Amino acid sequence: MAETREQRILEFVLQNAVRGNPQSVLDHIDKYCREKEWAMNVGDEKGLILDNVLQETNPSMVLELGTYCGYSAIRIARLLKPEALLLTIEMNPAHADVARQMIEFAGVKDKVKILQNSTEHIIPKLKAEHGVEHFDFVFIDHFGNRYLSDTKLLEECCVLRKGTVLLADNVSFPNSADFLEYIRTSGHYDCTNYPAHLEYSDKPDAMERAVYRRQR
Ligand SMILES: O=C(NCCCCCn1ccnc1)c1cc(-c2ccc(F)cc2)cc(O)c1O
Ligand SMILES: [Mg+2]
Repeated sequence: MAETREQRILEFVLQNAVRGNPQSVLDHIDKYCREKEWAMNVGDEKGLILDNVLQETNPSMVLELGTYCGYSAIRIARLLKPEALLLTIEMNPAHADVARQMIEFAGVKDKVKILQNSTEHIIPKLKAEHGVEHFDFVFIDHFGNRYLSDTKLLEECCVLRKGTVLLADNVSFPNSADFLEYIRTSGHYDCTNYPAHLEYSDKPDAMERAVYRRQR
């Protein structure tokens, strides 16, 4: 029996899902986390909202804050066009290690680059060290109390452009209230709220789309 929940999820996928098939990996993570052990993947209901907003955007460069086991990275990567790339930031080394194996098993490792450090450490280095010009799409799914500071950091580091789409998970929870207030009142974003439920649960949750207006 693997010692951490994340390792048990990975083990279930490696033993039951179809290698190289991203949908099979997503379905097995959802099955395990619904039937055996809850985990904080974006899940199937909110995952469909992510799919739809992502496909409307048709991005070339995507950033994710909070990789966890790689569920949303696989969800995003499976929909990216041939030359498109996803950079995903995870500060927890054990989670990053599980995600790396999950992403590789799903067959999408050529489209995903995992950066293992804190967001505030990496975001200022994206242009100089990772050749980023701008992101077309940013999925925000890390600590709610960092959503606002990291959004402002992305603005200051000039990696957003007019039309960049931010999509934030878990905005129904109190710890992202300052972020919601800012994107809805700053005048720099056009916002849309998507009511949903917490992954694998009937508790209310929501996602918020924020399209960056200011010329960069
Ligand atoms: O904490 C979450 N995510 C951040 C994980 C750590 C990010 C680490 N990191 C990566 C980069 N920089 C920092 C999260 C929590 C919950 C939740 C909801 C209800 C509940 F009762 C328990 C938990 C649901 C989610 O959907 C979540 O995403
Ligand atoms: Mg989340």
